[in-house]
Amino acid sequence: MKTMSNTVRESALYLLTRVGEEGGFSHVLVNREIENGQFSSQDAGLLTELVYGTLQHRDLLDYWLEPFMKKQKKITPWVKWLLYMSVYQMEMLDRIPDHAVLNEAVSISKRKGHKGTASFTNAVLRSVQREGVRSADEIEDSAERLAIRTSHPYWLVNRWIDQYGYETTESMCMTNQLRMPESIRVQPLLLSRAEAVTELERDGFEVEESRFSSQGIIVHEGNIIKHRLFREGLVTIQDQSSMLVAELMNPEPGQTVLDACAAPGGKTTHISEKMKNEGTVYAYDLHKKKAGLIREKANILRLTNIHAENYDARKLQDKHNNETFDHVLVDAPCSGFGVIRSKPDIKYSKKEEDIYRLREVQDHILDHVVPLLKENGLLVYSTCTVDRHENDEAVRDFLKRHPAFETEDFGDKVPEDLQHRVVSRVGLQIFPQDADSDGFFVTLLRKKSK
Ligand SMILES: C[S@@+](CC[C@H](N)C(=O)[O-])C[C@H]1O[C@@H](n2cnc3c(N)ncnc32)[C@H](O)[C@@H]1O
Repeated sequence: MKTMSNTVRESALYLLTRVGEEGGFSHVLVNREIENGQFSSQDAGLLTELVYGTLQHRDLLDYWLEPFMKKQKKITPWVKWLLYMSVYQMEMLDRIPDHAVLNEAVSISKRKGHKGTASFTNAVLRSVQREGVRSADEIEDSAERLAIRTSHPYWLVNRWIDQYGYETTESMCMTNQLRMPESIRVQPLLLSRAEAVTELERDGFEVEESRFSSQGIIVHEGNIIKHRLFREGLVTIQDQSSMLVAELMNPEPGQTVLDACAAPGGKTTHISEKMKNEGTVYAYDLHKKKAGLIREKANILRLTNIHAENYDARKLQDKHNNETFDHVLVDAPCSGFGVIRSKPDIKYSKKEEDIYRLREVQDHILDHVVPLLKENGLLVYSTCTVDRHENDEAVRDFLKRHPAFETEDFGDKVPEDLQHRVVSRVGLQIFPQDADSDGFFVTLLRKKSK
């Protein structure tokens, strides 16, 4: 008989196989499945836990399972993911008894495969239950041990150790395995942060004011998507570190601002709010569909000073005259290693060569928007990654190519406990372990007057 928990596990297995084998985005697919699946909030919680947890620990689960699967020459992808998901529950979740995990895995195997699949699943999981899993402590090489323990690619762990040292890397990898509380931004033209906090607390939410932005709130407990404040466009979901961008740019009402890589519009709308919905924010993104997302977000938040369009940031000189903008934001396409906590699939999909390919795009975009900025204007460069090549090195090289620019000192404008993360005046590198936020890089480049 098919039970509800079977349905949740089958959905989780379907999503894991899709993300793991075909490269889908976990956060998009999980949200869509929950919206379409009519799950209770408890089942939605289990589905999220199973997908994110299994993905986050994929390499460790594989290391644990390897001795038990040695004899099997070829394993069908969904069977492999079913075993990962089952061992994840047996070894890492306390609340589900092993026999329940085992029974459900065997019944899914029977339904999706055949008798042989079911007996293979049964045999592997019973052996895991009987013998226990091996410890990653046996791995001699410290980088490899850290990579397996925290399921990060070996090359990435080595790269981070070279760039930031072992301790910072270890702390980053461990933090990437932990769930992060969501943060939201209040639309200040419609509601004050104090009012939002009062209403959320009244409705049983556990919240905390963000140190990154006077509009930010951290949601420790409670589902914001179902709350009136979110549904009525009075708050929007945004990572705290991303809120620093508009805070540091600090645009004024009536100014003209360019957001060159803007979708889905998190920072565009924050900039517009800072400008009190006066003046214009020109928001571009390469993809037409994505430009639509910016308009959607602006509508939801009732912001009307945003002009969103699909356009290649490397061609914006065809569209705008030189020295048009008071401020320019390049929130560049990047490798995204700062957001592994909320998007674990990034660990497995991005390759080292992507970093170099993306850096070329970042340089092109930066070089191209430079003439569009007015004298004394600010160019804000940010990425949601942790990598020197895309961050501080990119800024150093930019300054060499563009002597008309200098970095602006903004150390005193970031939370006190993060000030030591300013990389020798080149920019601020936030690591995921620093605050309840994504890893992020931001810098301010001032165009000097001639
Ligand atoms: C980090 S995301 C931007 C996030 C956005 N600023 C926000 O806060 O919501 C980078 C964006 O750059 C876009 N992009 C990539 N190459 C581009 C290009 N050549 N011109 C314009 N946009 C580009 C991507 O489609 C992606 O949406």
